[in-house]
Amino acid sequence: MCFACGDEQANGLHLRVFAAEGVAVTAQFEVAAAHQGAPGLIHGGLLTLAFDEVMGSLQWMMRIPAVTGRLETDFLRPIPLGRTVHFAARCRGVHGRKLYHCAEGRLDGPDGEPVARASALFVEVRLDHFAKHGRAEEVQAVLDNPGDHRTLRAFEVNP
Ligand SMILES: CCCCCCCC(=O)SCCNC(=O)CCNC(=O)[C@H](O)C(C)(C)COP(=O)(O)OP(=O)(O)OC[C@H]1O[C@@H](n2cnc3c(N)ncnc32)[C@H](O)[C@@H]1OP(=O)(O)O
Repeated sequence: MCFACGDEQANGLHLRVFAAEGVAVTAQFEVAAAHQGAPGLIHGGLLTLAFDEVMGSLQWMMRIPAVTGRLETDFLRPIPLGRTVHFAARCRGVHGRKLYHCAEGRLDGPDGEPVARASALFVEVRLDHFAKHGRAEEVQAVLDNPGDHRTLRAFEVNP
């Protein structure tokens, strides 16, 4: 039940991620009232969360389990509630266990005004990273129904 992409999260971001050309994805995020920071504006931390999720999705395409080691966001323009942020993210390169990603967000359309940029270092981990560090009941739920999790993370191509 991921806060960024899970349907069951009432106030979550409900992000949908799509495969793009090359090692790249796109996604959209409708900024709801629950995502407010300053009056009428998105909370910057939630925008960073969206970048984390979108760039993190690249690992499913690359089939490399990885976690966020470092994430930097440039907030270029204020983003009002009720608008949609369109994201595009891609892998810039891989060095050993380190995956270097970058992303940008544009307002109301893929060619809209650029409102934010981010770059991140993800670090490849063994799958037992999640089993070892996660709370037992959630880990067990995934182990009991691995197919559900895989389906959730499948990409829609040319929807
Ligand atoms: C679809 C799914 C979407 C998911 C999106 C959300 C993803 C997330 O938010 S994951 C949750 C947040 N992240 C975490 O919890 C990670 C917590 N941190 C860790 O577990 C560890 O620090 C971990 C795994 C990143 C690295 O630890 P470890 O495996 O011991 O590797 P370590 O040897 O320290 O580092 C490996 C390399 O990465 C580099 N590195 C690690 N962290 C950083 C960092 N913060 N900045 C720069 N470089 C770093 C190291 O310098 C090293 O480089 P080199 O190979 O050149 O020596």
